[in-house]
Amino acid sequence: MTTQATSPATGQNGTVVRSNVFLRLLKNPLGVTATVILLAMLVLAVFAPVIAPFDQNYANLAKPMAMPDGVNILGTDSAGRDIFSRLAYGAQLTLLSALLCAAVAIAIGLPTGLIAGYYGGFFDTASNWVVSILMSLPGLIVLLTIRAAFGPSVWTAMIAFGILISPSYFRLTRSAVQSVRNELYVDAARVAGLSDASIIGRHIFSVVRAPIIIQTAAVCGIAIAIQSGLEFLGLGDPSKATWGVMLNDGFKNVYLAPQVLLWPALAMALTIGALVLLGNAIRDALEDADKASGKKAAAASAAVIGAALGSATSAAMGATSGADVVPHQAKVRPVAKSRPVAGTPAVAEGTEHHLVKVTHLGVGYPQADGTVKKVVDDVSFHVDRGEIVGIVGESGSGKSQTAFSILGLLPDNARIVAGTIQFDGAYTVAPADDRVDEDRVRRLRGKRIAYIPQEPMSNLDPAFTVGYQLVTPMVRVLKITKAEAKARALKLLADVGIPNPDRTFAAYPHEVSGGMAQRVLIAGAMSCEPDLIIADEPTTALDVTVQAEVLDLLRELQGRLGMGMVLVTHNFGVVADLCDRVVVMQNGRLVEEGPVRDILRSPKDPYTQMLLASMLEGKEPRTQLTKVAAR
Ligand SMILES: Nc1ncnc2c1ncn2[C@@H]1O[C@H](COP(=O)(O)OP(=O)(O)OP(=O)(O)O)[C@@H](O)[C@H]1O
Repeated sequence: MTTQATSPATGQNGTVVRSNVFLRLLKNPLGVTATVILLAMLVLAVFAPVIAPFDQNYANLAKPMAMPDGVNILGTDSAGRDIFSRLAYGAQLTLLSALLCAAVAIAIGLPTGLIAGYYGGFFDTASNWVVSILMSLPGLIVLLTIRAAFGPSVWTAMIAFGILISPSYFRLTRSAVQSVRNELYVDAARVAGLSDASIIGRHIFSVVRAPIIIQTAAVCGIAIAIQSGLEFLGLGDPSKATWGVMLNDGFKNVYLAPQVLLWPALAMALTIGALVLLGNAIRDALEDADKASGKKAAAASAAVIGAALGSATSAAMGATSGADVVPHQAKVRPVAKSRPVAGTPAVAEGTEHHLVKVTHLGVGYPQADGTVKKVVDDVSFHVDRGEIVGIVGESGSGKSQTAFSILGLLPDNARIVAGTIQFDGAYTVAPADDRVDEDRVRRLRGKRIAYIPQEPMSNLDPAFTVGYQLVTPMVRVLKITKAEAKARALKLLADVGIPNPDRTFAAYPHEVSGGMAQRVLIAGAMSCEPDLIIADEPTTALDVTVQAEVLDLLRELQGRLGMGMVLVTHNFGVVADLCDRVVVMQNGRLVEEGPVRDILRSPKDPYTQMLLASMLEGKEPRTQLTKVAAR
């Protein structure tokens, strides 16, 4: 969010999108007031030794509780110490200890919240237990106990308070992460081969950054209040000038010299108030930035649509035609043979040459009553290099579950109940495995197996530019420099028919149209020169004319690069147009498999006949396929 909001970017329509959160903050009078007060306190704290005319503990016993004059501009306290000097030194201690408290709370709450939210499972359960225990502790009593055990150190008290308040960061982070961890762009990053640490650092952390900043403003205010409260009760270190200690001294003499109480109270009230106001102002600035970027997105889309309707269309589409496509460089990476992982059995002899071989695959989900619901049952097919295999079937027939089994992206609760999957001569699901082995598939995903998803927009992270999302996987996977990756990304964008690659490279996802976003994802899938591409209904989210262009593009790229492709679709027209062989699925089972030409000419299974009949022109449209008995 913040990245998006603070980084200027060139939009698809050529305009510069500028949504600077800091500038918005400065336009808000409350934000300006809060910033000025906090800066003043900071200057007072940092330059205390220079600004303060006296040492914090220098006492002029002849001048107790004096009113302000030329020497002591805010007067003196009960021991004749200069109030202004003590306020300045107090600002140092008070602000530093509040920052220490926030730092401790963040250091504990943020990483644990990120891990618990992202991975869930045992760590989530265990950390929730610890958090519940911490939250049930009576904070003040714990602090009093710590004070009794370790003495009146403000640092110890603030470290302890930081630990006690860390659950607020944990919960904030955990819930923010949970809300995005299943977003398609996070899956897309996983498929692109990024490690969990990179995904958390780049895609997830950006979501929690803004709430953490706002929370920290509030926590610093609370820490100052708690710390001063303890010192006001006389539990602080009287040898250190903090605002709480000063408050305590002033309160004892409130009837004799109320001004002694006034100054530390004013400093505290102003600082805490400014922190709360700053938090609110940041939140408002971020919300305004969101609204602004939304408007700009709409404007950009309108401009793109306008351009698409105009003469720009022919230029854009011309780029995809054979003559205009920049020839893709020949595959530089030699085809790496997958090595069987130690402890994994060798694949059946004579099957090693298949790029992918799925054998009697069964996928199921355990149910509450102890049974397992099979969603893929006894499915076998193979894909060779250079061929496109379509998986076709009505909604819910198990196409995506089959594709996700190859990608290793099944949900945690899914089980492989039967069969095997092998990729390039090595098992990714070996006999007797009940899950896809994440380690085995992780080494392939993004490098040798790429994925083109259904919904282009949801698969691009809104917080990063298109260019960044193309360059990062290439730098990691191909071990090339950023400059090389950028040059490659620009070429890929041109290859997939994007008319102005430089502009699209610098644009955020909301600044490109759906068709462009799908081309970007295709460019991303091609970028690491995979051996296999799995395209899951790659044209479903696009309008009809763009669908045809994207299919043309896929066919052209696949032919040129000689990859294997699995195309998941419910549309036999797409299969007829693009595929060499087809696998027909119904209710999780494979009903028919073979060369597209044969199946189109003489479909043997009644379900295939029904599917084909439903797409033939001149017939009454049919919306249901229920006439064929479920198997
Ligand atoms: N997490 C899950 N838990 C239980 N059942 C699931 C889960 N995910 C999918 N299924 C079931 O698996 C079956 C096959 O789903 P799948 O997504 O593979 O269908 P599909 O053929 O790809 O359909 P569509 O074209 O609509 O995407 C469906 O009945 C679905 O309800």
